[in-house]
Amino acid sequence: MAIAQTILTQDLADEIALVDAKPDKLRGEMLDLQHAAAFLPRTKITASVDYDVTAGSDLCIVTAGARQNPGESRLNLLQRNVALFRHIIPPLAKSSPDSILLIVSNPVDVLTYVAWKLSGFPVNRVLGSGTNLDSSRFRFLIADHLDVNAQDVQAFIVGEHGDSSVALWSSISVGGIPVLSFLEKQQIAYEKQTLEDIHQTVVGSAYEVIRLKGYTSWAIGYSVANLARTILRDQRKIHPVTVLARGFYGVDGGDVFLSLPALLGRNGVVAVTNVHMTDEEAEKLQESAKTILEMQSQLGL
Ligand SMILES: NC(=O)C1=CN([C@@H]2O[C@H](COP(=O)(O)OP(=O)(O)OC[C@H]3O[C@@H](n4cnc5c(N)ncnc54)[C@H](O)[C@@H]3O)[C@@H](O)[C@H]2O)C=CC1
Ligand SMILES: CC(=O)C(=O)O
Repeated sequence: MAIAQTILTQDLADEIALVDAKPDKLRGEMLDLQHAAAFLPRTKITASVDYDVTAGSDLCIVTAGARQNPGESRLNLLQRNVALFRHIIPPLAKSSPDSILLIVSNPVDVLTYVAWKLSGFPVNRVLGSGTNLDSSRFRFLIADHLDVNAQDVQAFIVGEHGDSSVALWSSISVGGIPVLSFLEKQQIAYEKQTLEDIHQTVVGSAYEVIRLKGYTSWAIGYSVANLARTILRDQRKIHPVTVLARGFYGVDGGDVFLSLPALLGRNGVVAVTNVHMTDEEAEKLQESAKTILEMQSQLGL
């Protein structure tokens, strides 16, 4: 609902169709959004437990499924949410055979692979929200540390949207200035531990919010609306999102999906981009890929 409401307020769609398994909750959410019509751009809002309501969609955003209990890892949700995806993805893909599938449910990387398999869509039309959110958390923390605007911080978290994610310190820049080489040139001391602590705070972010308020919502709402804008408006912007990563940065061993900076547009994933990565960062990415592949191999898809 946070994603739907952010898309509405940002005037990104002519029509939004909501689907859920609980008809009363669904109708309640639909009416509550419709009642804001006088304050919003004109958007048709429909809802049904039947996937026919989504027919002919340009973009299908999948958020259904179990969420983490406090302290629970995302990967722990896998079996429950794969079972749901077997019911959700085939009718969704059948109703909108030309759409782009954007997966948000967790564990998002493995479920993006599952959605790709179950939909039969070409790989450019199936992606996951991945570390677009983690990278925003990362940029917020760096910006806070340096007391600058997060929009001026270019920084990527890649790999799993989860505990094995990788922070690409070597490519961070602020206002176009590479941060680490800037600090080194100015002989400003920085502790490797400070950098590690910032990454660990990113990894712990969702756990902390879930412990405090039970779930995460606003940041993922903005993160996915940001992806929807790039896709629906063909903005060809680069986002760290879950894509098929086989063959990039030494990732091999199978069809693994994880986050890499990718150029997005109206056709979905246009290209995976070539960012600078040190050998150590690439090794950590390959380790992250192994973690995801291990989970995928248990699925028999
Ligand atoms: N990738 C990311 O960064 C984020 C992912 N998530 C994930 O999104 C998922 C949903 O989280 P919340 O919205 O907080 O949970 P929620 O419990 O508020 O919503 C889940 C919805 O899925 C619906 N649902 C269950 N089975 C269904 C089915 N077969 N067909 C249609 N709808 C069905 C439920 O009725 C419920 O309304 C979780 O897996 C969570 O971990 C949440 C936040 C961020
Ligand atoms: C729940 C989740 O995956 C997040 O907020 O990062």
